[in-house]
Amino acid sequence: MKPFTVSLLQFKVAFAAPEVNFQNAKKHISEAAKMGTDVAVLPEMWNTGYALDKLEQLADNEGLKTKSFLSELSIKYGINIVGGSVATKKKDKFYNTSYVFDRKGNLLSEYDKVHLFRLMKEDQVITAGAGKNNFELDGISAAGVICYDIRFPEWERTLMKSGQQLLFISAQWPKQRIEQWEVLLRARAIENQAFVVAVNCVGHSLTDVFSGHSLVIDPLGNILLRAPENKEGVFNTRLDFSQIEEIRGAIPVFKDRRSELYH
Ligand SMILES: NC(=O)CCC(=O)C(=O)O
Repeated sequence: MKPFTVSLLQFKVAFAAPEVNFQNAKKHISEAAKMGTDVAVLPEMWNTGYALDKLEQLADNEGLKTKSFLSELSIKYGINIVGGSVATKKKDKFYNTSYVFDRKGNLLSEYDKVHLFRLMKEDQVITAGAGKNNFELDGISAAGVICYDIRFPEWERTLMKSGQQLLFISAQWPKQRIEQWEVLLRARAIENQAFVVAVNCVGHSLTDVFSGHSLVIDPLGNILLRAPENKEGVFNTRLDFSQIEEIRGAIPVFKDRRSELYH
């Protein structure tokens, strides 16, 4: 399999300003496409930021605007897009929703964040999802989660235990816990023997500062790319999946699991 180029779109999410954010997302997606990316990956809640008390006015109704925006850009540039997540309103409830599109603009997956982050009061406004997020990009079996979800290794294992090779994470992870971000992500890569591609935003909300520090980690836990702090940009890495088989053969954790003991 030829190397697969991932582009991390570490951009500034303007608080409660969807129009600004759609423009900025478009600019970064077009930049990634010009660099020859295979997949562009966006951060969490990139349309509104954590403007939770303004979601009635700002959330994307049924995700229609985001879906047509991402679908059009994936067709225009012929690239896959892991669309981070956006605040949506579906029926009468708000969600933190991720959409994934293939190169032809087909929606591959829609995922509502499963674990809601109380420290940012997400649980008071957003409804938790209960569905999985697995999809294939150019024949690569992948999964995606959102930010706080990475603190629940049993969830990533659930999504990764059927041979998935690539885990995407989109986040608004505050600077003050950035060491934990890195440790958690390296552990998710090692235990699942898979590549981890994690995009954090820059910017700030009313209470938090986001410094970026987006990461690409290989299946042994080595850091292939650490995006600079506080810097907007498109950061690229090429992934070589040929090493995964050997790593899983040498230490076969998926074969050695004792799932009958795990309750
Ligand atoms: N947006 C989030 O889910 C933040 C999660 C976080 O900061 C954490 O420490 O966990």
